[in-house]
Amino acid sequence: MQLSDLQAITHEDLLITRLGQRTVDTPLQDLLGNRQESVHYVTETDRVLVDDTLGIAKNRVTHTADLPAFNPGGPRAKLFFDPSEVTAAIVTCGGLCPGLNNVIRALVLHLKHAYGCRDVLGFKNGYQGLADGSDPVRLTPDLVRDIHNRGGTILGTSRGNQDPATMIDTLVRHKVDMLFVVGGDGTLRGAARLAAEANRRGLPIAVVGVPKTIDNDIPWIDHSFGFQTAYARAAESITAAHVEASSGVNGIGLVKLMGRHSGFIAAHATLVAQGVDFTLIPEVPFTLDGLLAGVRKKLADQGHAVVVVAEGAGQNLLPASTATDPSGNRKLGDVGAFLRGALTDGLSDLPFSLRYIDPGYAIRSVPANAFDAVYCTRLAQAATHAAMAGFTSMMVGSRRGRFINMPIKLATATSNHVDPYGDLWMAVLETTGQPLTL
Ligand SMILES: Nc1ncnc2c1ncn2[C@@H]1O[C@H](COP(=O)(O)OP(=O)(O)O)[C@@H](O)[C@H]1O
Ligand SMILES: O=P(O)(O)OC[C@H]1O[C@](O)(COP(=O)(O)O)[C@@H](O)[C@@H]1O
Ligand SMILES: [Mg+2]
Repeated sequence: MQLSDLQAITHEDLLITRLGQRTVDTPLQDLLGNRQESVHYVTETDRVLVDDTLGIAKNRVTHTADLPAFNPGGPRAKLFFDPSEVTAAIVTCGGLCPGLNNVIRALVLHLKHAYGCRDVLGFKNGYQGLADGSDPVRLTPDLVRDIHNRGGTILGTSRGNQDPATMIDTLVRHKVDMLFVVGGDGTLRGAARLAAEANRRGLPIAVVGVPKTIDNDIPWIDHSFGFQTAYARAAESITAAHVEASSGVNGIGLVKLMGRHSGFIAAHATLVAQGVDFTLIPEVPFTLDGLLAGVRKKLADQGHAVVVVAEGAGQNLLPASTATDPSGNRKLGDVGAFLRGALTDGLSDLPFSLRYIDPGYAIRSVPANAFDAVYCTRLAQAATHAAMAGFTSMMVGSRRGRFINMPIKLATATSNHVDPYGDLWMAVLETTGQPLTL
């Protein structure tokens, strides 16, 4: 997120689409009755400020009459839907991510137990299950009881475009009132098209997103769910590489981590594991000569070197490709294999041993850790509250620790990247000791 993104935001960007008037009393009245405004809770009429520094906020006041702010997440006293008549549905899309089953479980339990919804359906295999005529599964509290301890998604997932009109036909056929889409940037773009198609037909179907991705590339929110679990697992591979490298003669540990266009996993895993000498991310270009000289110096100074590379880093050094995956995401060149070859060739005058570790899918197929488990539950509850209120084409998330409702349009307008001039990258540079540019 750049300052220019913040400055470009308008009040219009922050407005949540509503299906209609809210006239139904919430069944959560007992829970809500005694709540008082505090630093932990704002009522639905309050707003969560976009900015968090006085300088930026003041600057904005000179330009606008009001401070731009997000619609706060949380339960509403009056609902658009009558929960006892609601059929809800869930779909999980895109790459796997720790916590998918936690979100499914929390959605089902919250919808059924807190709100007393009639039915919760699960469409199988991502958007494909909304388009291929297959029957959804009926999700009951019994069915989802133990799923939060497992990685993956019990609903299955997929990549690949589907026709929004066909998917809306499916929702209509199954009398779905609200659809929870659990996915990343691509999924959210698909969700916006679904909401637009429902709106075009005058159908009161709420489409609410829950931000999933290990890459943490969804903007405006503190982080997506699953990200922390993924980088914790990635750090274990770095530690292994460090042990191997520091136990060999001129040992080099090379670790490739996921992260297509955003280097958050590599940056955070570096800070967790420590002992990394060079962290390479998509946002910060490097040269092969710079890296080779750096590794050579580390071997001379300390007898080993550890390099962590995000999969999207150094793509300019690899043959260009226009190939895409079924969702339209560009297929990347294998920077890990490239660096393994380049280090082996470039240091051939030295005795050294190179150990290459690519944990690959292992970092995203694990169950959610404690932190993500809490976040998944709270996101699912926030999503349920939002859908019941009749909000649509929106995503839930936490921003500076507060839950917010955000238009999908805003969530997909930009991407979250490691800021090469920001605190996180500075912390990485301070930890690795690598030069500003390689
Ligand atoms: N621009 C888009 N419009 C509509 N659907 C999209 C768009 N981009 C991706 N999708 C669909 O969303 C689903 C997940 O997208 P993908 O990019 O694979 O994962 P993620 O949601 O994790 O980014 C796929 O079924 C894909 O076809
Ligand atoms: O091989 P797959 O399953 O297509 O996914 C690989 C990609 O999925 C990710 O793990 C996450 O991407 P999404 O959040 O877009 O699904 C990337 O880090 C990685 O490049
Ligand atoms: Mg994506």
